[in-house]
Amino acid sequence: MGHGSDKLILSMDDNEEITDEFHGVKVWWFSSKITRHNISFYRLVDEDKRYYRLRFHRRHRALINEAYLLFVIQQGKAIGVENRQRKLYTNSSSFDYNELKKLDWSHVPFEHPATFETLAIDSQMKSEIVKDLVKFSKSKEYYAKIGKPWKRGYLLYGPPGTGKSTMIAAMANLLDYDVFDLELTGVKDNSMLRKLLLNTTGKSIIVIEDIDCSLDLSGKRKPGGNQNENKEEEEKKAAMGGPPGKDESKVTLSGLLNCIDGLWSACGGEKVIVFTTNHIEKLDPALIRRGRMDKHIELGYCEYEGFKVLAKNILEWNLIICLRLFMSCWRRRISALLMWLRV
Ligand SMILES: Nc1ncnc2c1ncn2[C@@H]1O[C@H](COP(=O)(O)OP(=O)(O)OP(=O)(O)O)[C@@H](O)[C@H]1O
Repeated sequence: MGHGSDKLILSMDDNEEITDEFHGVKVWWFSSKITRHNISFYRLVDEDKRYYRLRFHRRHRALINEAYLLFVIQQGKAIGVENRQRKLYTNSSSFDYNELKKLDWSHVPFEHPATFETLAIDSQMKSEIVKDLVKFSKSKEYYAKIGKPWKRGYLLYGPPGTGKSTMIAAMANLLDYDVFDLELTGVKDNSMLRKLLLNTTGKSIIVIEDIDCSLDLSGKRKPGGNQNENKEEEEKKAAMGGPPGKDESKVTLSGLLNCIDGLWSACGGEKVIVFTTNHIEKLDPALIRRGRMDKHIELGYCEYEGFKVLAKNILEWNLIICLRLFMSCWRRRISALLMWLRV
């Protein structure tokens, strides 16, 4: 079984041969290994390199080279994606003792149980979001056709505790994506931000929570003011407050915009970018304009539709307990009545 998965994984043993058929053509896969003797830390270490040999008739060479091998690679990738355990990444750095290097992202298994069924929001809004996400995940050709990177931005806003983080978990569970929770205050500068985003994988949701609190992204630009004025203001601020502290993040609004939307954003496959905020009015319009944040979703306090979902989620379980209590009460009453009758 795969780690954290309930699916069975079959593999080939050394020196085993299996037969496959593709468009009526038979091929044979043979697994083997080469053992190399390496010297590491003054010790002789045996290292096995496993490989597969593929055998087929030479008249099928074109079919195998052009179609079959591509098919095998695509199937392998699809099975890998299906069997993988999804992860929740965070940019607090960690150290990989196997590879002896510092990692930009550390991760834990993603196990949040939220789904769109359990999310207490307006049902029409819910089905719209689900439709939009599913459509996005199947639109590789569409994005290629219109010449846009395969990514979609969501802005979730509303008062605290109204389900923004829960919706992100539901999105990840719906699409079967990993989640990269980006803590902007821990990012040193724009090039570090670029590096982090380049190290994210496809099929992922990149989340910046409470973006209004992460950095003073709004203060870098004044509504109606020009860039020179803003620069002067920044310089004045720096002069008054002295140079930025050692640990202070130097990520700028333009750095963030470039990473989300610039040339770098096209690397690494399909991505959903989600910002959450309690104060949409504090955000720079450039950051949340349509096209960058394609969908703006307001999550407010629970209304009738949402309450119905919550009641269903919680009371379905409680109903069984109520029924049991009810039954046990009646059982006791009936036995008391019988005792009384006997007396
Ligand atoms: N619409 C909702 N449907 C289901 N559960 C909800 C909903 N809104 C809030 N909750 C529950 O309330 C708790 C807080 O929700 P959550 O953390 O998602 O809110 P938030 O909007 O991200 O809050 P904050 O802005 O403070 O980060 C969670 O335990 C979640 O289960």
